[in-house]
Amino acid sequence: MSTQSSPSSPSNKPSSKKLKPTNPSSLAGMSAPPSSSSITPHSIDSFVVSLPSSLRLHLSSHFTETEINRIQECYKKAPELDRICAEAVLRGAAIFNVGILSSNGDIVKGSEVYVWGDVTLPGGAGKTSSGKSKKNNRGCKVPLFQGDVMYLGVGVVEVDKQSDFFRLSKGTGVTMVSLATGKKPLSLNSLDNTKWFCQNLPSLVPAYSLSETITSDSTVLDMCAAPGGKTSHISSLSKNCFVVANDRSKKKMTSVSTLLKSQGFDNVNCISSDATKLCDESLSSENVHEIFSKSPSNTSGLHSTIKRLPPESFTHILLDPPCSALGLRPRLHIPSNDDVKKYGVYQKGFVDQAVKLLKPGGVMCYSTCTYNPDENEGVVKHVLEKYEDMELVDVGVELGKEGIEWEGLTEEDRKKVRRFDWCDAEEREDMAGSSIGFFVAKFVKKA
Ligand SMILES: C[S@@+](CC[C@H](N)C(=O)[O-])C[C@H]1O[C@@H](n2cnc3c(N)ncnc32)[C@H](O)[C@@H]1O
Repeated sequence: MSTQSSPSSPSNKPSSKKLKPTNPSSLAGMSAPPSSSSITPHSIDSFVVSLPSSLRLHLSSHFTETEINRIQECYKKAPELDRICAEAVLRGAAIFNVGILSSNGDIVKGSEVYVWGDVTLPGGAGKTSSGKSKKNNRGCKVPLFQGDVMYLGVGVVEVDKQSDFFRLSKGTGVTMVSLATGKKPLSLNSLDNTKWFCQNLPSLVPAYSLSETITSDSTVLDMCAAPGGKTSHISSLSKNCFVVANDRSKKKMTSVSTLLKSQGFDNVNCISSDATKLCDESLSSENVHEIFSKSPSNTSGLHSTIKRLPPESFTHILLDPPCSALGLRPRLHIPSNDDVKKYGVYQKGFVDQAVKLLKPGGVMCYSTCTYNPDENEGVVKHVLEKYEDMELVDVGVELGKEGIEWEGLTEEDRKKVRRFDWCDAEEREDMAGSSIGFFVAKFVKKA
């Protein structure tokens, strides 16, 4: 037998040592019951084929007969998405046909479907029961609900028939109407991206901070630019300066060039090169404007003959290199520790090039979308130890928090960087902290 006493009774108050809330809102959350419960059938196949009468009876006290049939019908029609598509859907994206790996049932335009995400592999494509990559077998009949799948929510079919999911390489296959997370999907698909660019709040900090000292005479390099979010932000804040945007992927850079032109930023010069080899110290420090005017852009909008650039060419550099992206949310796959460890080393190669390409007196902003300190504070420490002429300066934006203690980074230096860490309960209380995990540091090369 159990007794229940009033929670407000002082004698029953839990001792503060035993239950110490990290913040008031988490205690409020702990004292409320969950807003939903789940039941899991032991075999989903039998659930789809025939709803057991006991369950039907139970559901009938909550739903009408029509609603129960609809639930069952929805399970019968179930597209399964690759992981990257599934993550985008949880952020409110529509489902493009190319993201659909498989589907069962009688799919017709306008029908409601239950959408599932395959969360097996980093690249997104799970494996079929025969062990083959599903991505390569897109559209083939694979048993649903096998391996690691996750229920995403209810959608409405936009194509005429099921085979169109796999036949069409473009277009929307399913539009989500409700998400399993309970959040209303915020779809930004119809936003005109010639006028808007959808970015998380912390991602705005690097370009904002860098642009503080950009003038029309500045030469700005965005070393890893695709898909172009930060390049377009720099350009919108400082339209008249000379900008070079680079990404190793030619395909991605062609899209960036098209996007920037559509946004009216004609001052951006696009190249596609490996940023870890971008600086060629044998080239004389020629005026960077001249280098670009001598080799005009091709039909894809790229200055394709320019692969390397002379040292000390830029007054401002934005370095947003590839990272472990642990801060991106939602993430349905967490990379292994070994994979994560490699990034801190890889990023130092980008930083070394940035330092060479920066003019004395120039400014460099370094950012990542991860909270892994090896890729953040560790890289800052690397720059300060290796380059006497590089000085860490305040990012100058009142968002996020100071850096963490790592590899002996001093308290003074930790205060200069900005860290956004949504794993930190306190951080989650403010809008920037509850966004994605992110990190920004700013350096000046002494003149
Ligand atoms: C974090 S993303 C950049 C995001 C971009 N700054 C933005 O705000 O839209 C990293 C980019 O680095 C590119 N990348 C990866 N390795 C590279 C390399 N060796 N040289 C240049 N770019 C590289 C990837 O193609 C990817 O587009």
